[in-house]
Amino acid sequence: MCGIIGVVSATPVNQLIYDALLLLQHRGQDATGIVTEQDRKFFMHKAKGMVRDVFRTRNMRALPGSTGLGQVRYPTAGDANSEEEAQPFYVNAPFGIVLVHNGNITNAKTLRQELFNTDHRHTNTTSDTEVLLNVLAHELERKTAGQPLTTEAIFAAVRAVHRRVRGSYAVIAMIAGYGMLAFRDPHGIRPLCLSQRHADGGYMLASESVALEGTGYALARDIQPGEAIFINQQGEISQAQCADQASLHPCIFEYIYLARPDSVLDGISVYAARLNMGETLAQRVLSAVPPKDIDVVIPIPESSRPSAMQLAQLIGKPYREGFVKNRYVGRTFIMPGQSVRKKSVRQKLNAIASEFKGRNVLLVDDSIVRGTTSKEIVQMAREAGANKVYMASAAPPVRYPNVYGIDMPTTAELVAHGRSVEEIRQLIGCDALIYQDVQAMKRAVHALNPDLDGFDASCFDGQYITGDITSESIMALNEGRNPAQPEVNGE
Ligand SMILES: N[C@@H]1O[C@H](COP(=O)(O)O)[C@@H](O)[C@H]1O
Ligand SMILES: N[C@@H](CCC(=O)O)C(=O)O
Ligand SMILES: O=P(O)(O)OP(=O)(O)O
Ligand SMILES: [Mg+2]
Repeated sequence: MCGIIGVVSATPVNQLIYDALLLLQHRGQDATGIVTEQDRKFFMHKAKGMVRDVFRTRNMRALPGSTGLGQVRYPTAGDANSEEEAQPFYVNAPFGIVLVHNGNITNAKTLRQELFNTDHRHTNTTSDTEVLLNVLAHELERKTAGQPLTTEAIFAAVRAVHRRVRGSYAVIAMIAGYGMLAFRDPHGIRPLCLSQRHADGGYMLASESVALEGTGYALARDIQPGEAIFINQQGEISQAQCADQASLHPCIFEYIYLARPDSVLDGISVYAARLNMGETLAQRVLSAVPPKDIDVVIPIPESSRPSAMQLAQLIGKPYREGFVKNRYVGRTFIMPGQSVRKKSVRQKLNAIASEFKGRNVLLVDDSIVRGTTSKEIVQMAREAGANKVYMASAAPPVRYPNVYGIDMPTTAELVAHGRSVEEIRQLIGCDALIYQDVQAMKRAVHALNPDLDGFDASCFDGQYITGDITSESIMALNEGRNPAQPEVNGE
């Protein structure tokens, strides 16, 4: 999962892209980059680190031009430590193309071989994004065949990309001297939205609506699954459906955890989705623990707050802030490597002892994945003097690896894999453990936009929406990952 931005404007875009990236920082903390274009020349700065650290004044000054792209990276393929694999990626032919990508290409290994053997293209990293860019470049080359670029040729190239590439991809690219291209995979797994035309005639594309709103742009619509948009340098926009078969199945984990609650993705408010999940979770809590045995409901900040709040109201118990989050520590789940994630939970959260002392507390988190957070916070609640510690998760047990851009690639690391809820409860050390139900979760979110065809909820139900995922392909995807996987759960 990453955050991506694209802007076509009439005025310089460097500061605007920086501001938009800051609003997407929660989608990726490992690396960031911006590329701008002026007079057919690209200017790029990318490095490992957060937005505020990577772009100094001198770097910003070196990003002229009124069109540009930006990315914040949460690595899900290749080498998380490599500066080279930070985005944007660049190829010099045809025309010169730069590209940013959110998602995960599941047939990258096969495509890399095809690129070398048949297309005679060289890739120099283990990044799946570099593979995707080279497939696009190759198809653009074929569709133009030495002629000037037309919108029809661009859409034909995207059509060919959809036929060759598997997995999840929300993409924004710039073609030097021509304009900006954006497209979304045929299932719309990762989000991408388009702004209304700005007063200066420009447009912004972004992973989440919060990036538009926060920079003075208004949300127009989501890019449809399989659809491509091209905005030329005059600000004229064209669009086409480029997938043979498209269906809208966004990743449900966006609503559970990944996206900001103030974003609206595919017509669904993330905040409203979290409230609804809290509502259905409340019913499960009531059937598992008698209400008289619960004194307070305490969220695990940040992402669980709306669900916990709604749950507390429905079971008629006070909602209290028992853990304070250190605002200077980033999101722990998207940090690379288990040891840093484990250490960061204690750095990030501290208990207010008076909220726990002698009470029966119901802790609510948005999800339990490796069990890193819940194990620590149950212990912290006990250390703070809690009487009984119950734990509820607004998402169902995560039992299957994710291959579409959430970094949980192996079953071995998932606390719920191969364990019953009772076994997980013992491992986490709480007095009762209540999980959301898979169908109830889907219904709760779907109710907010019945036009959706469904969700990719593969990490909960093992149904991979692209239909081509096997245990062998999952193993192949993990080859060459750095930090190396698997990391064993519950330890
Ligand atoms: N997904 C996010 O990371 C935590 C659960 O993961 P884990 O600590 O069980 O791996 C939760 O706090 C949630 O916000
Ligand atoms: N797979 C790409 C994009 C990350 C993502 O969006 O999941 C990378 O690792 O850089
Ligand atoms: O819940 P959050 O958003 O605070 O993130 P994390 O749990 O990954 O620290
Ligand atoms: Mg959390």
